[in-house]
Parts: sequence; C-alpha cells; structure tokens
Amino acid sequence: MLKFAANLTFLFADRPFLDRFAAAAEAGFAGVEYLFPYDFPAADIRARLTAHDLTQALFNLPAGDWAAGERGLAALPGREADFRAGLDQARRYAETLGCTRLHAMAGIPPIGADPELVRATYLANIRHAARTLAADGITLMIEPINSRIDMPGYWLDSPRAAFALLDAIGEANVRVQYDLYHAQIMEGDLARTLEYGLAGPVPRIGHLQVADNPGRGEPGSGEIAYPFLFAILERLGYDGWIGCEYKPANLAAGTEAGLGWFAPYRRRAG
Ligand SMILES: O=C(O)C(=O)[C@H](O)CO
Ligand SMILES: [Mg+2]
Repeated sequence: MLKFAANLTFLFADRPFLDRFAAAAEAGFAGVEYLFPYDFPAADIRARLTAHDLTQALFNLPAGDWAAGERGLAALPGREADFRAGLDQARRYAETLGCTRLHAMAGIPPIGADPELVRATYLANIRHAARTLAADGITLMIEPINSRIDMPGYWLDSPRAAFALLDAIGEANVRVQYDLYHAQIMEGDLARTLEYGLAGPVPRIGHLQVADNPGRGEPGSGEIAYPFLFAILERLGYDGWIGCEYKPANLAAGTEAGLGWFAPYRRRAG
C-alpha cells in the first residue's frame, strides 16, 4: 500500500496552518510534510500530529530569507554559519516531531560566484549535516528543483546531477528527494529513473513528491502518467513516503475537490 503525505504548505492552504493537520487526516492522508515549521512551537505541531494519528514525513532546514528570494543555504559560500545554525534548529524540531527525513535546499548562488567554490561549499555543508544527523537516525535529502520555471538559478536542478552528487558526498544517510514534477521539466524518463533510484544496486531515492506538469496541479491534471508510475512503485514495493506537493487547481472549491485521483490510495478509518 503506497503511503501519501499531504504537503501542508501547498494543500488545505485555505485555513490556518495548524488546522491543516485535521483536514489532511480527514481526507485520508497518513502523513504530512511542509516546507518549514519554524513559525510555530514544535510542541503545538506535535500535538496536532498525535491528535490526528499523522506521521511527520519530512520538512526543510531553514532556507535563508525566503521573502528576499533566498532558496537555501547549502551552496552559498560565506553562509556556513547560518547553515549550521539552521541545522541545529531543524534537529530540535525533528526530535519533537519524530521526523526522520530532512531536506537541505542548495540555494541560488550569487551571479559570478566561483563554480568550484560553490561546489566545495555545498559538499562540505552537506557532509557536515549528514554526519551530524546520522547520530539522530535522520536521512538527509537533496532535491533537484527545476531552474526553468520555478527557481531560476537554483544550483541543484537536475536528477542526474543529484545522483552523481551522492557519490561525491560519500555519506550513507544522504538520498535524493525525487520530485517528479521538477524531474519531468528537467529530464523526463521518470519510470526508468524510479527503477534506477529505488531498485538499482545502490538505493538512491529516499523520498518522492508529486505534482503534474505543466502548472504543478493535481496528479491527472497534466502530462505525467501517474497511475502508471504508482503501479511501478507498488511493484517495486516502495514503502517510503510520497509527498503531495501540488497547487490545487480550484482554490475556491478547496483541496478536497481535487482529490479524486487519491481515492484508491486514501487511508481508511479503522
Ligand atoms: O519546491 C519543492 O519542490 C520542494 O520540495 C522544496 O521543499 C522547496 O520548496
Ligand atoms: Mg519538491
């Protein structure tokens, strides 16, 4: 049985953040994820998880000044102290929330930054984070995010580059967060990449996220054959999480109106 997590930054966003947990459980999700928990006390989030029997599947390390356009710190030379402070904060939240996956966003390096220095900074930060998190039993995720539509200039933008980075990083508790929406934009070849990342000689994918393309809407709203891909995941026995990180198409009708695709996979009461 595939396990789906509602991304509460994207789904049920017509209500206050802490009320989205109840909505996700009511809709049949077994887990939740979101970009950042840091505006809320960890204990308040923990209470919602417990009340609604939800697993915290994933969240991100602090990613810098989001409003100012920052999208992560790992590949930003000179920001190592901020990266490490964010790592400490994320660890404290993860402990309270019982979360065993954290995503470190790479960031958008300044124009003209030395590419070798950027890469060296990224490798050093990710290695440090991985070694620190290993002691907590946490897997660190690196996610290729498309630089064509959503995040121009984002440093880690192709699955191929992310898979190669795993070898360069060389830490056992680092995996790729394979977001099929971003991957479809940058590379395609989704089915074969899932087979490679989940059933190849070395496991390389540690978390999945879904949305359709174009538009980042519900599965089924675009060109990606999700029922076909979900059948592959079932055949492979994928027992990790699938984060639903899409923009509900009909905001007025709410997230629930677009959950038809989810009916075969929802958690049943009892
Ligand atoms: O944008 C995405 O796809 C993500 O998963 C990241 O967490 C950053 O938004
Ligand atoms: Mg994603």
